[in-house]
Amino acid sequence: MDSITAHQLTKRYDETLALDSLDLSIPDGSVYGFLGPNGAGKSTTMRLLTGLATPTSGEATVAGVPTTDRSQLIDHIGLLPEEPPIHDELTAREQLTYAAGLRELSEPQPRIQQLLDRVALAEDADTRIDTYSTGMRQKTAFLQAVLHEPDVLFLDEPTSGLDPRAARTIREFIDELSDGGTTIFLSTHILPVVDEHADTVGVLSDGKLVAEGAPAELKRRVDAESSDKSLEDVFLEVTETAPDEEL
Ligand SMILES: Nc1ncnc2c1ncn2[C@@H]1O[C@H](COP(=O)(O)OP(=O)(O)OP(=O)(O)O)[C@@H](O)[C@H]1O
Repeated sequence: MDSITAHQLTKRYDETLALDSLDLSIPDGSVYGFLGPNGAGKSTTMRLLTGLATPTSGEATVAGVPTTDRSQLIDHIGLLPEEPPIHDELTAREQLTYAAGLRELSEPQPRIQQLLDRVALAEDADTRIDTYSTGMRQKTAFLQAVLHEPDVLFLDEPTSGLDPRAARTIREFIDELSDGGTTIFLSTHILPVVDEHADTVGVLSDGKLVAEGAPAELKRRVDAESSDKSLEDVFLEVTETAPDEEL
Protein backbone atom coordinates (compact mmCIF):
# COMPACT_ATOMS: atom_id res chain seq x y z
CA MET A 1 0.00 0.00 0.00
CA ASP A 2 1.03 3.61 -0.45
CA SER A 3 1.54 5.74 2.64
CA ILE A 4 1.58 8.98 0.66
CA THR A 5 -0.38 9.68 -2.49
CA ALA A 6 -0.87 12.93 -4.36
CA HIS A 7 -2.96 13.47 -7.44
CA GLN A 8 -2.49 16.68 -9.41
CA LEU A 9 -1.78 18.48 -6.14
CA THR A 10 -1.53 22.20 -6.84
CA LYS A 11 -1.01 25.30 -4.69
CA ARG A 12 -1.20 28.84 -5.94
CA TYR A 13 -0.39 31.96 -3.90
CA ASP A 14 -1.78 34.88 -5.93
CA GLU A 15 0.57 35.10 -8.92
CA THR A 16 2.91 32.33 -7.70
CA LEU A 17 2.28 28.73 -8.71
CA ALA A 18 4.15 27.22 -5.75
CA LEU A 19 3.23 23.62 -6.63
CA ASP A 20 2.03 22.51 -10.03
CA SER A 21 0.08 19.23 -10.49
CA LEU A 22 2.19 16.98 -8.28
CA ASP A 23 1.58 13.22 -8.51
CA LEU A 24 3.14 10.97 -5.86
CA SER A 25 2.85 7.29 -4.85
CA ILE A 26 5.16 6.55 -1.96
CA PRO A 27 5.01 2.97 -0.65
CA ASP A 28 4.66 2.07 3.04
CA GLY A 29 7.95 1.91 4.89
CA SER A 30 10.04 3.63 2.24
CA VAL A 31 12.27 6.69 2.47
CA TYR A 32 11.49 9.39 -0.10
CA GLY A 33 14.19 12.01 -0.60
CA PHE A 34 12.73 15.33 -1.73
CA LEU A 35 15.13 17.71 -3.44
CA GLY A 36 14.87 21.04 -5.20
CA PRO A 37 16.43 24.49 -5.39
CA ASN A 38 15.39 27.26 -2.99
CA GLY A 39 11.84 28.30 -3.73
CA ALA A 40 11.04 25.12 -5.70
CA GLY A 41 7.99 24.36 -3.57
CA LYS A 42 9.31 21.74 -1.11
CA SER A 43 7.99 23.41 2.06
CA THR A 44 4.69 24.09 0.33
CA THR A 45 4.43 20.37 -0.49
CA MET A 46 5.19 19.43 3.12
CA ARG A 47 2.58 21.89 4.37
CA LEU A 48 -0.02 20.43 2.00
CA LEU A 49 0.82 16.82 2.91
CA THR A 50 0.63 17.55 6.64
CA GLY A 51 -2.66 19.44 6.40
CA LEU A 52 -1.13 22.82 7.34
CA ALA A 53 -2.17 24.31 4.00
CA THR A 54 -5.09 23.50 1.72
CA PRO A 55 -4.52 22.78 -1.97
CA THR A 56 -5.85 25.09 -4.64
CA SER A 57 -6.74 21.92 -6.55
CA GLY A 58 -5.92 18.24 -6.55
CA GLU A 59 -5.81 15.91 -3.56
CA ALA A 60 -3.51 13.88 -1.37
CA THR A 61 -3.69 11.14 1.26
CA VAL A 62 -1.25 10.25 4.02
CA ALA A 63 -1.62 6.91 5.83
CA GLY A 64 -4.90 6.54 3.95
CA VAL A 65 -6.33 9.78 5.37
CA PRO A 66 -7.21 12.73 3.10
CA THR A 67 -4.82 15.57 4.01
CA THR A 68 -7.73 17.97 4.31
CA ASP A 69 -8.92 15.94 7.35
CA ARG A 70 -6.29 17.30 9.72
CA SER A 71 -7.92 16.04 12.93
CA GLN A 72 -7.61 12.42 11.67
CA LEU A 73 -4.25 13.05 10.06
CA ILE A 74 -2.34 14.28 13.12
CA ASP A 75 -2.41 10.89 14.88
CA HIS A 76 -0.63 9.31 11.91
CA ILE A 77 2.02 11.89 11.11
CA GLY A 78 5.09 13.40 12.70
CA LEU A 79 6.56 16.65 11.42
CA LEU A 80 9.97 18.19 11.94
CA PRO A 81 9.59 21.59 10.24
CA GLU A 82 12.43 23.97 9.41
CA GLU A 83 11.55 26.03 12.48
CA PRO A 84 10.30 23.54 15.07
CA PRO A 85 7.72 24.65 17.64
CA ILE A 86 9.71 24.29 20.86
CA HIS A 87 9.61 26.58 23.86
CA ASP A 88 12.93 27.99 24.99
CA GLU A 89 11.83 28.41 28.60
CA LEU A 90 11.06 24.69 28.99
CA THR A 91 13.50 21.81 29.45
CA ALA A 92 13.58 19.00 26.86
CA ARG A 93 11.69 16.71 29.24
CA GLU A 94 9.04 19.39 29.88
CA GLN A 95 8.73 20.08 26.15
CA LEU A 96 8.22 16.39 25.36
CA THR A 97 5.79 16.00 28.28
CA TYR A 98 3.85 18.99 26.96
CA ALA A 99 3.77 17.46 23.45
CA ALA A 100 2.64 14.11 24.89
CA GLY A 101 -0.16 15.94 26.71
CA LEU A 102 -1.35 17.63 23.50
CA ARG A 103 -1.50 14.20 21.88
CA GLU A 104 -3.15 12.69 24.97
CA LEU A 105 -0.56 9.92 25.24
CA SER A 106 -1.05 7.89 28.40
CA GLU A 107 1.94 7.41 30.73
CA PRO A 108 4.47 8.94 28.36
CA GLN A 109 7.43 9.17 30.80
CA PRO A 110 9.06 5.78 30.08
CA ARG A 111 8.88 6.49 26.34
CA ILE A 112 10.27 10.03 26.85
CA GLN A 113 13.17 8.68 28.92
CA GLN A 114 13.91 5.99 26.32
CA LEU A 115 13.96 8.59 23.54
CA LEU A 116 16.19 10.97 25.51
CA ASP A 117 18.61 8.09 26.14
CA ARG A 118 18.46 7.09 22.47
CA VAL A 119 19.84 10.47 21.31
CA ALA A 120 22.19 11.02 24.26
CA LEU A 121 20.14 13.93 25.62
CA ALA A 122 19.22 12.39 28.98
CA GLU A 123 21.94 14.22 30.92
CA ASP A 124 20.68 17.62 29.74
CA ALA A 125 17.00 16.77 29.74
CA ASP A 126 16.29 18.88 32.81
CA THR A 127 18.14 21.96 31.63
CA ARG A 128 16.31 24.80 29.85
CA ILE A 129 16.25 24.61 26.05
CA ASP A 130 17.54 28.21 25.76
CA THR A 131 20.93 26.93 26.98
CA TYR A 132 21.07 24.19 24.31
CA SER A 133 23.33 23.94 21.27
CA THR A 134 21.77 23.74 17.79
CA GLY A 135 22.23 19.96 17.87
CA MET A 136 20.50 19.56 21.23
CA ARG A 137 17.57 21.72 20.10
CA GLN A 138 17.23 19.72 16.91
CA LYS A 139 17.33 16.42 18.81
CA THR A 140 14.54 17.72 21.08
CA ALA A 141 12.47 18.72 18.05
CA PHE A 142 13.13 15.36 16.40
CA LEU A 143 11.99 13.46 19.50
CA GLN A 144 8.85 15.59 19.60
CA ALA A 145 8.11 14.54 16.00
CA VAL A 146 8.47 10.80 16.73
CA LEU A 147 7.09 10.67 20.29
CA HIS A 148 3.72 9.18 19.27
CA GLU A 149 5.25 6.62 16.86
CA PRO A 150 3.77 8.11 13.68
CA ASP A 151 3.22 5.98 10.57
CA VAL A 152 4.64 8.72 8.36
CA LEU A 153 7.40 11.13 9.35
CA PHE A 154 8.03 14.41 7.50
CA LEU A 155 11.51 15.83 7.98
CA ASP A 156 12.56 19.25 6.70
CA GLU A 157 16.37 19.58 6.81
CA PRO A 158 16.78 17.30 9.85
CA THR A 159 20.58 17.47 9.94
CA SER A 160 21.48 20.89 8.54
CA GLY A 161 23.65 22.94 10.86
CA LEU A 162 24.46 19.94 13.05
CA ASP A 163 27.95 18.75 13.92
CA PRO A 164 28.92 15.31 12.60
CA ARG A 165 28.09 13.48 15.83
CA ALA A 166 24.62 14.99 16.24
CA ALA A 167 23.95 14.48 12.51
CA ARG A 168 25.03 10.84 12.78
CA THR A 169 22.70 10.28 15.75
CA ILE A 170 19.74 11.66 13.80
CA ARG A 171 20.65 9.72 10.65
CA GLU A 172 20.95 6.45 12.57
CA PHE A 173 17.59 7.14 14.17
CA ILE A 174 16.06 7.74 10.72
CA ASP A 175 17.43 4.34 9.59
CA GLU A 176 16.06 2.65 12.68
CA LEU A 177 12.59 4.14 12.18
CA SER A 178 12.65 3.16 8.52
CA ASP A 179 13.67 -0.42 9.42
CA GLY A 180 10.74 -0.45 11.85
CA GLY A 181 8.31 0.36 9.02
CA THR A 182 7.90 4.14 9.35
CA THR A 183 7.53 5.91 6.01
CA ILE A 184 9.89 8.87 5.80
CA PHE A 185 9.54 11.97 3.63
CA LEU A 186 12.90 13.69 3.79
CA SER A 187 13.54 17.14 2.36
CA THR A 188 17.12 18.33 2.44
CA HIS A 189 19.85 20.09 0.51
CA ILE A 190 22.44 17.68 1.94
CA LEU A 191 22.63 15.30 -1.00
CA PRO A 192 24.82 12.56 0.55
CA VAL A 193 22.13 12.08 3.23
CA VAL A 194 19.54 11.48 0.52
CA ASP A 195 21.93 9.26 -1.42
CA GLU A 196 22.51 7.09 1.63
CA HIS A 197 18.97 6.86 2.98
CA ALA A 198 16.44 7.34 0.18
CA ASP A 199 14.80 4.47 -1.70
CA THR A 200 13.36 7.00 -4.13
CA VAL A 201 14.34 10.57 -4.90
CA GLY A 202 12.03 13.23 -6.30
CA VAL A 203 13.41 16.51 -7.65
CA LEU A 204 11.15 19.54 -7.67
CA SER A 205 11.93 22.62 -9.75
CA ASP A 206 9.65 25.63 -10.12
CA GLY A 207 6.81 23.69 -8.53
CA LYS A 208 7.09 20.72 -10.91
CA LEU A 209 8.45 17.24 -10.27
CA VAL A 210 11.19 17.10 -12.90
CA ALA A 211 12.81 13.78 -11.99
CA GLU A 212 11.95 10.76 -9.86
CA GLY A 213 13.61 7.40 -9.31
CA ALA A 214 16.02 5.40 -7.18
CA PRO A 215 19.29 7.32 -6.60
CA ALA A 216 21.31 4.84 -8.69
CA GLU A 217 18.77 4.98 -11.52
CA LEU A 218 18.80 8.79 -11.61
CA LYS A 219 22.59 8.82 -11.72
CA ARG A 220 22.57 6.40 -14.66
CA ARG A 221 20.03 8.57 -16.44
CA VAL A 222 22.29 11.63 -16.24
CA ASP A 223 25.17 9.85 -17.91
CA ALA A 224 24.97 6.20 -18.87
CA GLU A 225 28.64 6.26 -19.95
CA SER A 226 30.05 7.28 -16.60
CA SER A 227 29.83 5.32 -13.36
CA ASP A 228 30.95 8.12 -11.05
CA LYS A 229 28.05 10.54 -11.34
CA SER A 230 26.72 11.91 -8.07
CA LEU A 231 23.27 13.04 -7.03
CA GLU A 232 24.67 16.55 -7.24
CA ASP A 233 25.21 16.05 -10.99
CA VAL A 234 21.63 14.81 -11.27
CA PHE A 235 20.34 17.77 -9.28
CA LEU A 236 22.26 20.31 -11.37
CA GLU A 237 21.19 18.77 -14.65
CA VAL A 238 17.47 18.43 -13.96
CA THR A 239 17.14 21.84 -12.30
CA GLU A 240 19.29 23.67 -14.84
CA THR A 241 18.66 27.43 -14.94
CA ALA A 242 19.49 29.94 -17.63
CA PRO A 243 22.98 31.49 -17.06
CA ASP A 244 21.56 34.89 -16.08
CA GLU A 245 19.45 33.25 -13.36
CA GLU A 246 22.48 31.80 -11.65
CA LEU A 247 23.93 33.52 -8.61
N1 LIG B 1 2.55 31.83 2.27
C1 LIG B 1 3.02 32.18 1.07
N2 LIG B 1 2.56 33.27 0.41
C2 LIG B 1 3.02 33.63 -0.81
N3 LIG B 1 3.97 32.94 -1.49
C3 LIG B 1 4.47 31.85 -0.89
C4 LIG B 1 4.04 31.41 0.41
N4 LIG B 1 4.73 30.28 0.74
C5 LIG B 1 5.55 30.03 -0.30
N5 LIG B 1 5.40 30.97 -1.28
C6 LIG B 1 6.12 31.00 -2.57
O1 LIG B 1 5.99 29.72 -3.16
C7 LIG B 1 7.21 29.32 -3.78
C8 LIG B 1 7.69 28.01 -3.17
O2 LIG B 1 8.15 28.24 -1.85
P1 LIG B 1 8.60 27.08 -0.84
O3 LIG B 1 8.89 27.72 0.48
O4 LIG B 1 7.62 25.98 -0.87
O5 LIG B 1 9.98 26.59 -1.52
P2 LIG B 1 11.12 25.63 -0.93
O6 LIG B 1 11.43 24.66 -2.02
O7 LIG B 1 10.69 25.06 0.37
O8 LIG B 1 12.35 26.61 -0.73
P3 LIG B 1 13.59 26.55 0.33
O9 LIG B 1 14.49 25.43 -0.12
O10 LIG B 1 14.22 27.90 0.13
O11 LIG B 1 13.02 26.36 1.70
C9 LIG B 1 8.17 30.48 -3.59
O12 LIG B 1 8.12 31.29 -4.77
C10 LIG B 1 7.62 31.21 -2.39
O13 LIG B 1 7.95 32.57 -2.45
